[in-house]
Amino acid sequence: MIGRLNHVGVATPSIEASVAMYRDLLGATKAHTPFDLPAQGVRVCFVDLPNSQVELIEPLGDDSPIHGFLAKNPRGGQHHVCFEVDDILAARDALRAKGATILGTGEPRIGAHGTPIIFVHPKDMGGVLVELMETPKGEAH
Ligand SMILES: C[C@@H](C(=O)O)C(=O)SCCNC(=O)CCNC(=O)[C@H](O)C(C)(C)COP(=O)(O)OP(=O)(O)OC[C@H]1O[C@@H](n2cnc3c(N)ncnc32)[C@H](O)[C@@H]1OP(=O)(O)O
Ligand SMILES: [Co+2]
Repeated sequence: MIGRLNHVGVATPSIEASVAMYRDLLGATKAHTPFDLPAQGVRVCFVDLPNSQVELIEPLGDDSPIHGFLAKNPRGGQHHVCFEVDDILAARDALRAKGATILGTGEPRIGAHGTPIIFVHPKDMGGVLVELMETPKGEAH
């Protein structure tokens, strides 16, 4: 089921400051323009790496799912990892059949790459919050 690592999610109180840090400390040269994703309660900025992306996320709105995380980690921190899957509903159903908890309603929502995503509870994944996203069409691997 598990496919490519799509991105590593990093929560931050300031996308602008984080972009500068990845640029100045690590030489990351390609940061995309940040954009709001109200459906997920976050503002997003992708930093491109040769083989993957860092997804910087800042809280958006009062109901942002990352408010609690930033309250515990005020300077930000690694928040989730995102793996691609071919079929999001098949992946969800297989995980549920094995007893894993899918967060929220379990109905996939459209993520930052425009394809459906779900989240698996960290308690079922060794303490790591895991996002699964359907591989964009035409990019099957
Ligand atoms: C843009 C989009 C995209 O890529 O397309 C995104 O990524 S959006 C990325 C943002 N969206 C999401 O994260 C949506 C899914 N997330 C959620 O539903 C929530 O954030 C939860 C993961 C359930 C956490 O909820 P809440 O903040 O209320 O935390 P809580 O204090 O009740 O925590 C419950 C337990 O989970 C742990 N916990 C909380 N956040 C965690 C994280 N990021 N990584 C690992 N563990 C985490 C807590 O330490 C706690 O463990 P103990 O019980 O052991 O103390
Ligand atoms: Co993500």
